[in-house]
Amino acid sequence: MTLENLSCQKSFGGWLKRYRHRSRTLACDMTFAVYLPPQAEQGGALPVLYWLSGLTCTDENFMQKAGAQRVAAELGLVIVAPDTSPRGADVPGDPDGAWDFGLGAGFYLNATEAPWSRHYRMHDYVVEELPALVEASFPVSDARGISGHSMGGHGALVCALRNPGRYRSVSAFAPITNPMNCPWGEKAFSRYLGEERARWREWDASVLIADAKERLPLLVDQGDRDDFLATQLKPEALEAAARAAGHPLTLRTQPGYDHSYYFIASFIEDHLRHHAAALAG
Ligand SMILES: N[C@@H](CCC(=O)N[C@@H](CSC=O)C(=O)NCC(=O)O)C(=O)O
Repeated sequence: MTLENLSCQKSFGGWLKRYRHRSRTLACDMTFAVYLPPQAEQGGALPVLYWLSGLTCTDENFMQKAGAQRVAAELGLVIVAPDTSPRGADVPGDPDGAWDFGLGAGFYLNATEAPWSRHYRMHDYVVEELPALVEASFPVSDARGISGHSMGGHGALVCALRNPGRYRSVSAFAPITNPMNCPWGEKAFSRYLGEERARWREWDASVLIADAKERLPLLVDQGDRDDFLATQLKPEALEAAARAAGHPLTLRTQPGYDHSYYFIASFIEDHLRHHAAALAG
């Protein structure tokens, strides 16, 4: 596996780097960002937090806007941010050029329907191929946490719920909680997975939680001034599903906050400390 370094910036004593590589899973070139705290130069293997961004994002949004590097440097936490979909000239996007499907909107699932199924396999990329690459290339351990925002917050929940033992910690900011029952999810799932709604259930966090094989505690922050709250995100669906399943959920409603990275930047420190504590064990 060859990694091509695209950029390198010193940040809080560590290094923010971007890489391109050929993805077998996605059948295209992919770019990801990694923050290596200062402890990465001292030997030893560090825990890793995988961050999944939301609709329209690339690997760059989180690293540029969340302000995570200072605390990650203090905690000795590596952060890896992949892109949000496959990319490239032969990767199909939304036929209408919309921003909520296709490029930048891979929904962290494995598509089953043509033409999407050839490239749109972000679940396997994020859960398997990327960690294998990261663990072979950087001084990291197999202590993995996962977090994300909106589409990526849901992706983090689903990656953890579908893969018991793979992650030691999980959290989300303003996640889509029940994509089977919101416009973003219905549009994406009907195309990526086909019209048969029964097949959508294996990619919906509020459904998966009922039969989860592992009860990893969920930390979720949600702003109450989020424009997408009532129509797309519906935290009450996750809350009800967690309660019914007896799954530990800390759902914090943050007054006055919207859906933006200003919200994420306000609470990222709490999430990083939550992950670092779990990953240290
Ligand atoms: N059309 C708008 C809205 C897109 C948007 O709000 N994207 C969010 C994620 S939404 C759910 O997955 C986002 O993170 N945007 C990037 C950012 O840096 O804020 C648009 O194109 O901005």
